[in-house]
Amino acid sequence: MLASFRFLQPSLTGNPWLLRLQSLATPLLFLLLPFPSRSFASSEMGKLTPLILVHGGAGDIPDSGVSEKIDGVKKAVVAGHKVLQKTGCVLDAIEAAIHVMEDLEGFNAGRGSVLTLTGEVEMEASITEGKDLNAGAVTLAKNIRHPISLARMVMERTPHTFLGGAGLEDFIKRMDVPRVEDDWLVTDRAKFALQKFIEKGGDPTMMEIGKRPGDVGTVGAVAVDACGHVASGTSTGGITGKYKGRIGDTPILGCGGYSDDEVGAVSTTGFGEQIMRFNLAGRILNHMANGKTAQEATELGCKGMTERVGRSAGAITVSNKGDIGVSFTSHRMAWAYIKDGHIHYGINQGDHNSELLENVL
Ligand SMILES: NC(=O)C[C@H](N)C(=O)O
Repeated sequence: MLASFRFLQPSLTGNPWLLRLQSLATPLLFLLLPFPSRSFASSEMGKLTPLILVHGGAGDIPDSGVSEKIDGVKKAVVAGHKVLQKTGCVLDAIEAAIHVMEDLEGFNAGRGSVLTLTGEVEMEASITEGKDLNAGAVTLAKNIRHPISLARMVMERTPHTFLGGAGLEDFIKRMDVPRVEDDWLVTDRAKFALQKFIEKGGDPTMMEIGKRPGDVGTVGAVAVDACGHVASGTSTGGITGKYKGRIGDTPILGCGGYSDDEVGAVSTTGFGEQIMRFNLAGRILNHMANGKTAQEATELGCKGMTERVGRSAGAITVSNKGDIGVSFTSHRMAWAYIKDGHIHYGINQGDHNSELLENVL
């Protein structure tokens, strides 16, 4: 199967016109580099302690949902941390952490995804890797348990970066990815949220995420390994009452997430239309490339978006040196990371709790 996908990659060798185009395009690519280029030697990085940081979605999480969200992000970060310690691979760690939240119905990703106006689940995900600026993304994914893994498969097993719709269906079939039934994916909470949305009517992009129970919980993770290689992943059901076929920020590179080993990695959450228009993940990394710390850059990005285009957002960031940024302009966002034998977590503005990891395991 793999071989047949590789076979699909067009060959540039031998075609003089394509070779000419390639030689013209190479200098152009340098002009398009997103961040100011810094010379970067991995020896400069020294040995870092690998780290994973997760979020469980920005929004107006009701008091009744707080403990479920905190438990979920803690579970997710522990799963990701264990994989990171075992394999040292940032992509494996991110996938493992996101799998946990995609399976929990308290999060708007995988099982528990919110519904379109037509009552369907259309999921989106992206995964990005800072070493080679590699990435994979999927949109309008249906009846899939782990959209984040599908995004990784697009990155690793196709010549493309982004698949959606009918082409994604073909890919799922060719790759023999197991399907899950709507009965499993669609939860009562998601149905209730849609019912409330329809009763009230209006614009799905206007009401604060979380005002309808079951609404909040896009999930994401960022990680750095011992050599300063970074990666990010984000997975979502989108927003309640969205049009069928609506594509949000989550699978769009530089919006729902981005990674560059020269700077760091970001995963975002919040109002997708505004995040896309503002290019939130890319802007946060640009702030870091211009000398801001991960925390300063994440705050500047989220606040900057809310001030400039309105609505709320949240983001988690890790730098290539293992510095952390967590910020949100929504009422709440659950987050967690593990460092120096402690699990650190929070959900309210200004929260920072920590517990001994051995008490959580
Ligand atoms: N809750 C979210 O983060 C929603 C997601 N950003 C979207 O608009 O699709």
